[in-house]
Amino acid sequence: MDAIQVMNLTFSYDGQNDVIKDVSFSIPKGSYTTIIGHNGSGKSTIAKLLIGLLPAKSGEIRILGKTLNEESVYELRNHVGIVFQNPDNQFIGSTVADDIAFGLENHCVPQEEMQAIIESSAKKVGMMEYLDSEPTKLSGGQKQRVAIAGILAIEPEIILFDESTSMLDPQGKASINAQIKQLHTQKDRTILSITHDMEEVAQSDFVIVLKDGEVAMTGSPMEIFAHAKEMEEMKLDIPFALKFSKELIKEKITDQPVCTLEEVVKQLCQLKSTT
Ligand SMILES: Nc1ncnc2c1ncn2[C@@H]1O[C@H](COP(=O)(O)OP(=O)(O)OP(=O)(O)O)[C@@H](O)[C@H]1O
Repeated sequence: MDAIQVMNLTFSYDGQNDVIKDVSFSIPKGSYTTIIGHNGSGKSTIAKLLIGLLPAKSGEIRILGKTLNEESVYELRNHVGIVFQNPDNQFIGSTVADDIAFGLENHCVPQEEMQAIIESSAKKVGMMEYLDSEPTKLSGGQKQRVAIAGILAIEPEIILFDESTSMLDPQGKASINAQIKQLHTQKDRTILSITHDMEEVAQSDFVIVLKDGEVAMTGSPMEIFAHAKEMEEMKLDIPFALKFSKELIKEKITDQPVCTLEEVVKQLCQLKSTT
């Protein structure tokens, strides 16, 4: 079954100019999909449509097979967790621990299990020593970490990340991406991540490229990155590992392009063992 189905979705903020234009895509359950696109291509608008924060002008969204509408929206939100780029409006608790606890209470997690879950999710995002801090007094990156901890604690079936690691330093980003990947592989959660981070895109199963409110391309990361000209026209980069891999091919060291560092290392290790 598909976790998310978007069919001929159109949306306009002012009732006249469509910023999402007849968009259709399906996201299989348990997959890790990334959405990329230039600034203003409609990525965040799609995220808001998917959780019913904005009403579609036409078209249909199905979450876990159920049509998203005014009646189903609250029930469906129990299955979908979202972390926004700017989590300021998402905090409810007066401390980091309270905030994570609030999500757990909403999901009816027994009181006696809460403390352990709060601590383990805060630890995963490197925020253990901030459990008693006020979320509003944290830095942008720390706020993003707390918002992600809230999601890691609940582990909803579908998780939407809207540029939710954009304020993290490179190491923080890599470590959170590893946590997200783990949630996907070990817990079989469906991940949909809006991102500018091409290293993250390389790690995903499937990529949707938006251009001016339309789906410009879909495919595996390698299929998308193969469209170098279109990517450049949309001002989208390719991952460092793929650039490196292309240099290795130019130097006739390897012959297959790959887009993650792990794959480059694997190729080089295989070469070493055969020489
Ligand atoms: N609240 C709003 N009111 C009116 N227009 C809006 C609003 N929010 C976004 N837009 C417009 O809708 C279009 C899509 O914006 P959106 O924020 O979805 O793009 P995005 O791909 O997420 O961009 P970015 O990468 O810069 O975050 C843009 O043309 C933007 O100007």
